[in-house]
Amino acid sequence: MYIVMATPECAPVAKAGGLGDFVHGLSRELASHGHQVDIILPKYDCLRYDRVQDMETYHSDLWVPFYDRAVHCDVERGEVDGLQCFFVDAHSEHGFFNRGAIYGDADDPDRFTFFSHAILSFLLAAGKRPDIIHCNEWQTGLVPVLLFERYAAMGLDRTRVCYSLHNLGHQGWTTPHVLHMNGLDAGRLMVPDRLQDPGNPGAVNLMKGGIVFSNFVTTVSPRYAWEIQHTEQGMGLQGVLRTHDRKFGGVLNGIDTNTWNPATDAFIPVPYDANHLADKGANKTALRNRLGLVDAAKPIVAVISRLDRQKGIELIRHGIDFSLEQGAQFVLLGSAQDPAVNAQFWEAKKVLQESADAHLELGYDEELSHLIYAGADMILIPSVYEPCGLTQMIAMRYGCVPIVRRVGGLADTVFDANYNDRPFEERNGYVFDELSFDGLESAMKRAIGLWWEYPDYFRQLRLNGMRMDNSWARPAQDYLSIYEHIRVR
Ligand SMILES: Nc1ncnc2c1ncn2[C@@H]1O[C@H](COP(=O)(O)OP(=O)(O)O[C@H]2O[C@H](CO)[C@@H](O)[C@H](O)[C@H]2O)[C@@H](O)[C@H]1O
Repeated sequence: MYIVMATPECAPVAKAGGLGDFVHGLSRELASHGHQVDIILPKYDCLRYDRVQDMETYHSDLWVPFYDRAVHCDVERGEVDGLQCFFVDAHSEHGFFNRGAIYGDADDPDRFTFFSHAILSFLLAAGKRPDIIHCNEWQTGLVPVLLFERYAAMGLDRTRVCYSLHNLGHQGWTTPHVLHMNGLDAGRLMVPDRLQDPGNPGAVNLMKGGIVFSNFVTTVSPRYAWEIQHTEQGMGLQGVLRTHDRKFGGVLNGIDTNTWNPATDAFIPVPYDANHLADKGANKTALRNRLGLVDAAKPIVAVISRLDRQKGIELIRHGIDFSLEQGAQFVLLGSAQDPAVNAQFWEAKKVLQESADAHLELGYDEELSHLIYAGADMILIPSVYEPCGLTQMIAMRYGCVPIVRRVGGLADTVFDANYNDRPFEERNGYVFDELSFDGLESAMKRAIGLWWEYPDYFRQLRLNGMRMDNSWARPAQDYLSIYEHIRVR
């Protein structure tokens, strides 16, 4: 099968969070089964060019419609971890992809609907006729709309769209100008059963457009699929998702087990696996040395996260104090887009400046994240909502025990050590329900207490997590079944 991944992110070249991992991991698994996978993403100025091999111009005469004119683009081809990637380089006066960051500008709806349009123009012009375009997030929500409204009639009539929702907190709310910009008929599309936002009749909702016009819609865990249809986690799209229930389902994400493998990880000083768990200790020492923490007989609690409201910022901050109170050390690697949240964490960092037991690293650092997974004993994920969550799965692979709130994909992957009807070998972490300091403390206390008092039992929990299969093997089969189900034969 020929599959095109339409995406604003792909690890490790353009990654702001879990979407980058999703595209990279799923694509590699699909390609390993012999399918042709092309990834199309913007040619950002902030791409990790050092991770792209053999970049060369592939198509130099692409003209993408933009209001009543067209913008000239080049498409470069390069390889990322053996995956074929196409990078759209737009030569417009807006510098759409030259902003020093992937997201965060007021004109993001213009930037990414332009990108969506460029994907279809490129496929058409380059004679590519994929069976499936797999779109992701609101940034590519306009692809199925443009395909249905315009590009099917121009030659892409055999292409079908699978659309994945990774986070309903960002739906691409904007004004109808993006429809004019892309040559679409606002009169036809700004109606309740098409792109009109359910809560604001004057607004375009790009994610809703993606849901309505795609052949199949997925989200990244079964539990989140239920939550967004039946609770306020749908953030206004509950009704739309229920209407389209017959083409909607949850597929639990996997992780790329080559990238995230403590036995072969080039970013950690001492490799280890479940049979050599004692070697994890040397990585703990290396982590302490790197971050200036004292080397003492204490557990390390870690957070690796985008510092977004979604992730439970207040509980993360409380987790710092509570870890120290319980005699543990605390390490945070976090990046905040919101200046207020950023300032809050810089303040906390200043307060902890002299501490030999806590370190906050503010920013994005892929290499350091590997060392933290390898060196820490526990990872804290107190999310307000969590579509899937990859950090708990990565942490478990590194023998780091997750402490999570029971929401979304966290509920589907972490099973409490004490309160669970599963057999012991399937229990792998600590879970709490209530979004409160008490809720958080109840789980942290049990986890840290176990580390201090029952080290053998704690070791067993680590091993249970390390032995779980969270690879892409099964989810990739689920996606292939979906592609088979919708493709034109
Ligand atoms: N400061 C930092 N430095 C280095 N690395 C960092 C980092 N902060 C985060 N990371 C890394 O980014 C990834 C985060 O993955 P998540 O799935 O937890 O989050 P995210 O909310 O971005 O993704 C959204 O999409 C994914 C994919 O579908 C869903 O799992 C998730 O629930 C949804 O919110 C992990 O690989 C983590 O190691």
